[in-house]
Order: sequence, then C-alpha cells, then structure tokens
Amino acid sequence: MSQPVTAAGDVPVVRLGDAHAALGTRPVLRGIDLTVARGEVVALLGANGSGKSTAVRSLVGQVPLTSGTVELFGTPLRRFGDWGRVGYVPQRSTAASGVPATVREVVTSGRLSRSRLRPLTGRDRAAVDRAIEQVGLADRARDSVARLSGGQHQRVLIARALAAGPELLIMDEPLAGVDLASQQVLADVLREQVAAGASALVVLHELGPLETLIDRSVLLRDGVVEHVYDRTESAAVVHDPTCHPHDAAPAPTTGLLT
Ligand SMILES: Nc1ncnc2c1ncn2[C@@H]1O[C@H](COP(=O)(O)OP(=O)(O)OP(=O)(O)O)[C@@H](O)[C@H]1O
Repeated sequence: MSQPVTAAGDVPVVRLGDAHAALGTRPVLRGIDLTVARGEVVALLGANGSGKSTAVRSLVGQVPLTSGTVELFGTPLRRFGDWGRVGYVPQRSTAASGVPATVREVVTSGRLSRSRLRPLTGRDRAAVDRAIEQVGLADRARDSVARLSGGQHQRVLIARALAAGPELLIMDEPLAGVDLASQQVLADVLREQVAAGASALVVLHELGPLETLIDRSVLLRDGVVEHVYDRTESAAVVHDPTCHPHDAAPAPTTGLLT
C-alpha cells in the first residue's frame, strides 16, 4: 500500500495505525492505516457505510478506538490538546441543530480553541470576520443560521473551522447536498489554505471542484483500506463506474491500479 514519502523527521499531521473501532457491537474500522503528510490533501472515499465518518470521528476523539493508534502532529490523541491547530467540519446533518444562533456566533465558537475562554481580543474578532469573508457570507453575518440554505449552512461550518487558523482541516462530506457556488467557495478556500501550508483530510463521494487539489485518495471498503490512489489516479477513480465508491462492487481491477 503506497503511503506518502516524507522527509526524515517530517512527522505526518495525521496518523491512524491499525485502527479498530466499533459502533455498538458492530466492528466498523477493522485495521485502518492512514496518514496525511504536512501540506497534503487526502480524500477519503468509499461506499455508504464503509467507515469514512467513523475514521474521521476517531481522529477528533468522538469515536474511541478499541485498538490501534491515533496521532495528530505526532502526538497521541490522548495527550493532544492543541485543538486550535485542527479545523473539523462535521457532516452537515449531524451538525444541524435547532439552537438559534447567528452566523457570527457560530463562527466565533470556532475561535474558542484559540482564545481559551478569555475575552475575545481584536485579533480574535478579525479572524472571525476574515473566516466569514472567506466563505462569502459577510453580508449574512448577523442572520440566524436557521435562515440559511443548505449550501450557506455548510459555508458557516467551514468558516467555523477556519476561525482558529487551523493547520489541518478534517472535513466530512463538505460537498454533500451543496450548491455549485458553495462547492466552488470550498475549493477556493481549500486552495488558499493549502497554499498557506495547511493539510486536509476530506471525506468525499465526488471530487467535484476539489479534484485538482487532491494529492491522494484512500478508498475504504467494509472498514479496511482497499486501495490508495495517487494524484493522477484519484480523478479517474470516482469517474470510473467499475470502481465508483458508491458501488458495493468488487475491488477495482482496471488499469488504474498499479
Ligand atoms: N450508532 C451506531 N451504532 C451502530 N452502528 C452504526 C452507528 N452509526 C453508524 N453505524 C454503522 O457503522 C457503519 C459505518 O458508518 P460510517 O458513518 O462510518 O460510514 P460512512 O462510510 O461514513 O457512510 P456514509 O457515506 O453513509 O456517511 C455503517 O454501517 C453504519 O450503519
């Protein structure tokens, strides 16, 4: 299985090693190895139920591993506390809530990991404004999130993740059910973040406008890594009907694979 080549001493920003996890009694991750090198954008692909969300949720401590290791920036998760370095965009359906809050309030909550509960400074407020601008919602900052479209709501979640100035973005299906304009906003934001040195792990069903940004794609099937595709293969894998991650078809056997 190909893994990214990293210079000696260049610690991956994400490392899952032989990760096992269960939801209830059901084993969902069955020995996953996954790394994201510094500056890399990795897509996590796979059919519905293959374990993608569980894998990313294990990285942010929402699903405990039954065995194996999780490291962020070279630190085991249990000792990792520098959450300002990580921007997490959960699946929108799980993040939707009935709590009335404005766009600015939701995005500001993403800054708390940096402000560490002290009163917000001018710098904090500027970071929040910048994140809202990055996703093109400056004119909606005072609106209740309840009044936003699905795509706009997704942009709010992305801005919340950006507010802390993260070095690593972990995003769970950020394109799902989102209009094309919002998909393009995400692509532009991600390009900017990567140009500034950030890394990303993105759960996707389609690469869409993110296609040119993806360095590697990791395909999960039934809780294991089935294949890792490099940059050139990644675009083909989601376009090839024989290995579309939506399909529960057998392992791809086309010329894509090496
Ligand atoms: N709370 C739960 N208890 C038991 N099983 C669960 C629970 N939540 C999810 N599962 C099951 O765990 C498996 C993996 O779920 P997961 O959400 O990680 O998959 P996924 O690859 O992200 O799927 P999708 O593309 O549909 O979001 C699925 O079969 C799902 O039905």
